[in-house]
Amino acid sequence: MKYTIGQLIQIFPEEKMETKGSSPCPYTATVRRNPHRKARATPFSTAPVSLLQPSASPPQNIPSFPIEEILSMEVPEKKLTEASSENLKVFMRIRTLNIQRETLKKVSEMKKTKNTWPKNPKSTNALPKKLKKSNEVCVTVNDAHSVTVSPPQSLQDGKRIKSEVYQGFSQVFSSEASQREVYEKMVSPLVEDLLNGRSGMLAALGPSCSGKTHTIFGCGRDPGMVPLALDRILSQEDNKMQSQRIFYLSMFEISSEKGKSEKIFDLLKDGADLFIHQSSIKGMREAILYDPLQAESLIASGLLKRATAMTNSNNQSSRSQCIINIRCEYKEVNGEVGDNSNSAVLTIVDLAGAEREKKTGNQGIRLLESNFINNTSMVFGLCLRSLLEHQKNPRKPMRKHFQNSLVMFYTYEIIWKARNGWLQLLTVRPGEEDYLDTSFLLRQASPYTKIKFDIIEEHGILNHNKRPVQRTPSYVQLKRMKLSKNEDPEINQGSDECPQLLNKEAAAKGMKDVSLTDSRVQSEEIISIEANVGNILRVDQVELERKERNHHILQNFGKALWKVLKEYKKKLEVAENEICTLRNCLTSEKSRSAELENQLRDWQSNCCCREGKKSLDCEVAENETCTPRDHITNEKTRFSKLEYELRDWRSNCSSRKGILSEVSFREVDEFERKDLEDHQSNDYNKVESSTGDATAAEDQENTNELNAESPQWNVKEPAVLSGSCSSTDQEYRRKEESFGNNKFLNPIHIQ
Ligand SMILES: Nc1ncnc2c1ncn2[C@@H]1O[C@H](COP(=O)(O)OP(=O)(O)OP(=O)(O)O)[C@@H](O)[C@H]1O
Repeated sequence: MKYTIGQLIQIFPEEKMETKGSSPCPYTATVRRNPHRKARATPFSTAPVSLLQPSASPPQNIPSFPIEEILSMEVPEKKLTEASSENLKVFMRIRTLNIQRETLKKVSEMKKTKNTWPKNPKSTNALPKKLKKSNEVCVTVNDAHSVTVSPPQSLQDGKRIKSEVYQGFSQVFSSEASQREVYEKMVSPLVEDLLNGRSGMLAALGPSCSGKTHTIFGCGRDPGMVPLALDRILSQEDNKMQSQRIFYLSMFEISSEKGKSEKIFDLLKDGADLFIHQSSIKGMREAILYDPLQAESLIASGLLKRATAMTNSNNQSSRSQCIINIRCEYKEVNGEVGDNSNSAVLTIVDLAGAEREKKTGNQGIRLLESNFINNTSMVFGLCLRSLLEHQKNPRKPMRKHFQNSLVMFYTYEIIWKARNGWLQLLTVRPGEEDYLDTSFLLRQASPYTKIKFDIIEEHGILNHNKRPVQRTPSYVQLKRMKLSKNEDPEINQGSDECPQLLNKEAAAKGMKDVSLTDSRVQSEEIISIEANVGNILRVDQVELERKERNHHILQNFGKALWKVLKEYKKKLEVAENEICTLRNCLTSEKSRSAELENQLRDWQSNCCCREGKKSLDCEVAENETCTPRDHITNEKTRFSKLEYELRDWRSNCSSRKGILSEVSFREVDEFERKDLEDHQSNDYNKVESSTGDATAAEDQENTNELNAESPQWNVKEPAVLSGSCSSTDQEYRRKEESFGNNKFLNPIHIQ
């Protein structure tokens, strides 16, 4: 099947656009051999639009959602984490072994010489033997934060007990550590906190005769934590600061009453029984502190009143829990002392040491005391354990153990007040015979290092809010305070008696005489206040609630943000998956298009090969089996060849154009005819052959071109003109037509 250019252009109109310079043929009939086809999509665009949409922007250019960056932003969370990482600080002090020996020796000597109580022949006889035997220590310091407790040889042989390592202590003080060193590392930060308006608490726990009282109070030559703290607090006070704040001291003990109940005894001044009402101590007195010496004398007098007794393990064993409060209060602008809202308290608790009946040899009332002491130690341990358990599982009750002992009931509020300023001191005896006590204490207390304040605090306050303790409103308490100041006649009497009493007591103990000036003596007064502690705690509670609220708001905000980020992350993952799918699609489409291109190239090369061998007409005939696209390609090639020939012919004829533009075509015909006559040539075919078909075709083309360039020229249909033409003209036209047919162009005649 043969196709003319016009036919092919009609069949593939989109291809027609590519054949630039070829004018449409308005005079040929449009024969649509095949139904109109849509333009075939280019290989790259064959993929569905929806799929190809994202490929508009390369996937690698899509910036990833900065989730890491957002999550790494630590605005309030970092602060919370830092605060929550604050653990209970547990210190450990090992007392000197030699002192222990000396103490035990002293006790045994005293019992031999004096008719001292208790008389327990078994235990007294046993002591000297043990003293001779034991030279080993059961506790060795590994580093500043850990110790190893090794069982004595006798226990190792029989029971297969192994050494235990306890670590995580804030600081381990060896038996060589001095009081000053302990103070600097342990109590000094608390004192500085107090001076800066923050509360704190130190509690000493350990078996009897392990050095708790010694560490807390010390002795005249070797002052302990309390005297050193008071010295720091009061000696550093310059005049300016003194005029701004006042320090108060309160000291009381909690002991057993015939082994049945607990009683609170005020150790300041004349001493009086106190009682706890709604977590506040009624009738407790506070002494205003002026200088270290006066403070020391107050402490000394308080210690003299403290319940102590001689046991087989300690010649002056504490029989009560002693609590000391050093309170700092800021004065108001007008010089008056304000309420307790701006006061800070440093609480120091010296617990009585747990005892073993075997060692102490206690009997009767001492045994009852011993039971009370051991019970308090046990409750103390249980309270700390409950904090730990509550921290792990908030459903577990926290407060119940705190109600089993008065000292713990009192310290419960102080714990929340002191919060991060709560230090726990463990004192141990290093002797071989003390292995069981030491091991028991460390096993019980070493988990305390994991207690975190903020977690407990949060839950503690929440629980507290569920069942709020009924308290007296602060303004009522203030009123009571004022009334008690003015009305209590005991205060004034007491203030007069106090220095004499102190001097007497100090003289009796061989301590340094307290030389107080008269003015100081007069001004020294011990103020009775009601519900003092409760009032302080209430104000702190409000502040805590406010902080807790802020904390919750921030926490909720953080949670919401976290949720949003999670959602975004999910969306991002979905989008990334989609991108991956699209990438795969794109790759497959590219490979497919490459295949198609290769195929096309193969076809084209096949066609070109054939084209070289055969003529154009034959090629069309032979390529019937080819696709219409191949036909177009072939036709394009042919057409370009023809165009090239035409361009050559035009360039040859360009010189003639000037002449032809001036004269009419009829004149040209006549001129040619005359020329023919002059050469007496009748055979037109001969003339044509001599001049060549090409010349005639060139002339014709030239004429056509001129005609196209000059639209005013008349162009008529050959059918209309055929009648009026001469025979020579007709022949000439026939030649032109034959030339036109050769070129696949429609004949155009010029009149
Ligand atoms: N580190 C030490 N340096 C010098 N002496 C010490 C040390 N530790 C304790 N002592 C002495 O040991 C004796 C007993 O100490 P202390 O009374 O402090 O023990 P305790 O743990 O308070 O006992 P308890 O619980 O029975 O009251 C005291 O005479 C004390 O002076």
